Amino acid sequence: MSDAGWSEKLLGGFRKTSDRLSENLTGITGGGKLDDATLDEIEDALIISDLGPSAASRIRGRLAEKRLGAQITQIGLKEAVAEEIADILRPVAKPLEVTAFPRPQVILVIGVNGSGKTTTIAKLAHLFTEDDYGVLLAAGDTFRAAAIGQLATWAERAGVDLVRGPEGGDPASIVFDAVKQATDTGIDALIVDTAGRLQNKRELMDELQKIRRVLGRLNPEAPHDVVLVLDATNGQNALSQIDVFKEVAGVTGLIMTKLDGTARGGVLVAAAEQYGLPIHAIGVGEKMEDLRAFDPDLVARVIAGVA
Ligand SMILES: Nc1nc2c(ncn2[C@@H]2O[C@H](COP(=O)(O)OP(=O)(O)OP(=O)(O)O)[C@@H](O)[C@H]2O)c(=O)[nH]1
Repeated sequence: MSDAGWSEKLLGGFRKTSDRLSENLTGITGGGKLDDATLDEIEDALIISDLGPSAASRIRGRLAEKRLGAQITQIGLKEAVAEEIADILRPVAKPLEVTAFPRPQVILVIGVNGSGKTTTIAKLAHLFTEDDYGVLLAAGDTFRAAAIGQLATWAERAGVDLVRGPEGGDPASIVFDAVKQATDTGIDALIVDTAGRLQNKRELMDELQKIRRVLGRLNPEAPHDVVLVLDATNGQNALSQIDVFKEVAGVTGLIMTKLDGTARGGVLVAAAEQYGLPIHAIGVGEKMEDLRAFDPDLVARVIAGVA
């Protein structure tokens, strides 16, 4: 997809989020002057638009610092909010890069079932193969046969190989085989699917730790990335998943999916502000091309409704 095509897709995808924040900010100009009461209203508008109390309070503080008492128009306010959102997103917008030496770079992908994990793995594989990297997938979610089947279908679509085992098989042994295959065949990036059993923290933690031990024996640097996939439609619940997965899995970065078709995209800003974890990419659709690293300035303008 061209950059222009992607911008269009972003605009379309974020439309509901954008409309929501825009609507919530509309009418707030305090008679043209940015006073305390107006700032309170802005802060409330940001909170109810899912940006979270922390980002809302930071944005309020910055606006107060720079513009308290100044004349402000409706569009000027949205522009100012976009600039503050961009400030929050810039430090965390970091594409997932293949830099591991020796290869392969091992990327564990975690997240609850239904978050878009499988689709995201395929989309990442697609992004990497477009950059001419050799990619291998590992079906480490052996808990459900359907998960293995789905990943196999996506692997085929993305044109990459998949290492898989039987339903109920040992994920660590699949990962072991996958690393060996990746090393033998000169693969650059090995992307590992994992089970999303958040309900049973102990089991999940044990399983991930076993995968880590096996990986560590083959390459002390692995896994290089532990990427948590979050579904934006879950709003603030997506944020509590970060807390839990940070504790059980040592998350190194986030990918937020389903930013299309939800009014809750402000949660991207809340995640950036509250956790400061790198946000590698965003998903705005169900197709293979619908995931990309993002331009924080563009996304901020889209969210604030001035793009
Ligand atoms: N609209 C939209 N849908 C998405 C996006 N990413 C994934 N989906 C859809 O979300 C649903 C769940 O995606 P999966 O990739 O199967 O999610 P999973 O986390 O692997 O879930 P399980 O297969 O249940 O383990 C599918 O219908 C996907 O097409 C996205 O960015 N936007």
